[in-house]
Amino acid sequence: MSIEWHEARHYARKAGSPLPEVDVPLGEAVGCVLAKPLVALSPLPAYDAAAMDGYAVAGPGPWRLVGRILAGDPGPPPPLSPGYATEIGTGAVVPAGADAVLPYERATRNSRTVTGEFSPGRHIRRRGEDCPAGRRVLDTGTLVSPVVLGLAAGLGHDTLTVHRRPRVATVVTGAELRRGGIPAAGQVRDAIGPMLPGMIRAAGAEPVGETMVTDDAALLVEALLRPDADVLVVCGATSAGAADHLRSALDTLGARVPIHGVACRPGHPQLFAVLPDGRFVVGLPGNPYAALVAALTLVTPLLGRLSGRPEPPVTTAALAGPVTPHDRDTRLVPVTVAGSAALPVGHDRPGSLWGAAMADALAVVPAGWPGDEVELLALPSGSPPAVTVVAGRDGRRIDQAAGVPAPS
Ligand SMILES: Nc1nc2c(c(=O)[nH]1)N[C@H]1C(S)=C(S)[C@@H](COP(=O)(O)OP(=O)(O)OC[C@H]3O[C@@H](n4cnc5c(N)ncnc54)[C@H](O)[C@@H]3O)O[C@H]1N2
Ligand code: MOO
Repeated sequence: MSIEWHEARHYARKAGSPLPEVDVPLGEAVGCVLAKPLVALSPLPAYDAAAMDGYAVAGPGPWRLVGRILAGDPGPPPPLSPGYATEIGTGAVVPAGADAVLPYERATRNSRTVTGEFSPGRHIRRRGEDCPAGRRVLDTGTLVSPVVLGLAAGLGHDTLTVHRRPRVATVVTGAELRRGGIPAAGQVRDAIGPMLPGMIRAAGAEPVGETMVTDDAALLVEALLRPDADVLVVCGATSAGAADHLRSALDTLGARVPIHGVACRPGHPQLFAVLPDGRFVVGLPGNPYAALVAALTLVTPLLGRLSGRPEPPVTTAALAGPVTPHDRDTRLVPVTVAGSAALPVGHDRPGSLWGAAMADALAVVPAGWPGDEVELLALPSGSPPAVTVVAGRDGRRIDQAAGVPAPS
């Protein structure tokens, strides 16, 4: 008995709860969700800073020029008395007593004297003017993007309190599968195993390993015993054939199987189960495009919920082109999207990822679709996290982003 496609997604989304909060180094937090509001630990800017390269001036001009202050100079600079100016670089600490910073292009310098027009306070970024210390800047539930990371670092954070990433183990089944090279007759290149880790990461979770098993019930039971995973994703073996052992393995383990069969094309024989200890198992059909559809139907919503992500907004487009709805099931059709229009790209047989690989999204075409508007299902995009090493002016390391390994 199949469950309706939207209902299946909704079920997967509601089956779990956000995982407990953990403190993680900034470098590991991208893609996680804040479990506590982000509060400014330090004011921004942290000190009165020059906003331009030029001269800090005190009192009315002309000013007698003394010294030079650059960003990163140790200790507070000596105070500036009226009638004096000091050369200053953008970002440097403005000395006590300074009334303004006069940019080079607005100043006239004659040997040891500077003249020019200024208004009080000009080109000085006052301590805390962008954000005072203690201010709540982002709420619980915010997705940690690279930009959030930059903001958090600027406000003095080394770690962030986020929901723990769900750990996902994958199990690839099939005696016919090959992991490399050109498959001979009767062999098939595994196209799902390489696709899953990126999808798991894109959903905010952490892949913790993959097991390949032949079509053997005992091996499958063993693979499902992995205690370190919150979620197990199994591909293949979901159907009713003599070599399809997922259902019997789940029965052996005493799992509850609330979903076995979703009314969608492709991806019909997908499965959602809960083991007695609370770990989730999602079964993806062996046909690669069907597996992708099933992963977007059950895995992505489940992982989104466990990692604390808010439900993504529904986006729609007007579907053009020759699409025939199925009489009972929801069809998932790879499309390119331009503005508010979606166009099918074809090549969407259950065994082929070609169409989905060229697509921007999958169009959700319900049974009896009257034409025009469709919901769009986002496809995961690939963007590995960047690693940055921070170096000083002379090339020496002055700081190291949390979680980034020291350069060797
Ligand atoms: N009597 C029925 N037979 C089938 C039904 C059905 O309802 N009644 N459904 C069909 C549909 S639809 C699908 S989809 C498949 C799902 O089968 P399984 O999940 O049991 O998968 P397998 O039988 O192991 O493989 C199906 C197909 O996919 C190839 N495959 C498997 N794994 C991979 C992989 N990692 N990478 C690439 N290709 C893979 C495999 O070689 C088979 O060709 O069941 C239908 N049968
Ligand atoms: O539903 Mo199957 O997943 O069409 O190949």
